Amino acid sequence: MTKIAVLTSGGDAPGLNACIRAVVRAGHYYNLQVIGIKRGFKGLIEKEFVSLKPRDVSMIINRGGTFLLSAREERFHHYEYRKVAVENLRKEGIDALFVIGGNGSFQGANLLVKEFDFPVIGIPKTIDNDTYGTDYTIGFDTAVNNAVDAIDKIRDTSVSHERVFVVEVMGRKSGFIALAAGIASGADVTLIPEYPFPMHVIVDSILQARKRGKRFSIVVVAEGVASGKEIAEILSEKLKPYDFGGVRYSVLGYIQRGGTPTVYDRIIASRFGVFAVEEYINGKKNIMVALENGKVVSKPLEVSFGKVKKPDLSDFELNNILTL
Ligand SMILES: Nc1ncnc2c1ncn2[C@@H]1O[C@H](COP(=O)(O)OP(=O)(O)O)[C@@H](O)[C@H]1O
Ligand SMILES: O=P(O)(O)OC[C@H]1O[C@](O)(COP(=O)(O)O)[C@@H](O)[C@@H]1O
Ligand SMILES: [Mg+2]
Repeated sequence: MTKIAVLTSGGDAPGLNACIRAVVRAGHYYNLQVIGIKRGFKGLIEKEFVSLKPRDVSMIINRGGTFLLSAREERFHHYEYRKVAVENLRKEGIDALFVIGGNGSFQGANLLVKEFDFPVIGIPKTIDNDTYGTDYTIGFDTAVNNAVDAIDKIRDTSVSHERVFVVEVMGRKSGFIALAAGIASGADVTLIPEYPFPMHVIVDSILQARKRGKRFSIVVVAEGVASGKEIAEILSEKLKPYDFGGVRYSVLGYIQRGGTPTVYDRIIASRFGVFAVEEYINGKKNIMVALENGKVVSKPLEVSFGKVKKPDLSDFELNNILTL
């Protein structure tokens, strides 16, 4: 009987459980044995393998996090540990490894193909949505919804005290969350690492808005640009001459990454998981599944490397129009 293994790697993202469930159930539907690997590549090195049957993934579609646990594992950067990982997979009789991960995990997985000819299938997840080659990664929709929920609440204080609020959202290298949250929450200014602009432009936007009669301002900043604290301090200094209600900041942090996955994330995670298994059944390997123009497709895993996925510039401009 063919045996597949599944793991989650890198930062957790809402919808991972729904995806594991889909891989396990589709695997059994197509008469495959399914093994779960705990703690991502760490569990691969330490052989933390568990058998997964359809009933083992009951009651998890609605849960955030990953019941298989996740990790960032430094040792996987070294050949000797990747060798141990593949030996463990082969000893267990595993025929293919399904990696639910981001761009980093895909690079690690691809080395198993290159160095040991071990078949892998990548399923893209990350709240950052920055994996090249797919329009969408599991977890992004929930993260943006979480951020917007929080900004809606912050706006109450911002309006009541006529204050400037800086809200720091996640995205170490990427502005997808910031941009989407900025549009959906009506932020005055959105700062993202992909399209930087100088501080005086931000100050100007706030001043112009006040001139137009707007008495509060929300600035959304991706953590990859600067911390909310830093931006708030600079704004505080620059806006001193004006009679504003002060500048405050909030760091949304990990609340963005947790909690119940949205319907969209559950459905995409389910589609990705089932499609990944079906592609494998049909003889494909060393691929990633991806969303492209609303359709789930597969492409070579390597497509995701070496290129940076950038937010649409038109979305960035849209935000400027909407702040009028
Ligand atoms: N270039 C690489 N070579 C080997 N393993 C890697 C590489 N990049 C990442 N990994 C492995 O994948 C794990 C997750 O990567 P990371 O970039 O943190 O998350 P994500 O997959 O979500 O982007 C790392 O902790 C490491 O074990
Ligand atoms: O969990 P950590 O190590 O603090 O990582 C924080 C980073 O992880 C993320 O939440 C998501 O990263 P990945 O999904 O690529 O692993 C980033 O937005 C954030 O910068
Ligand atoms: Mg990443």
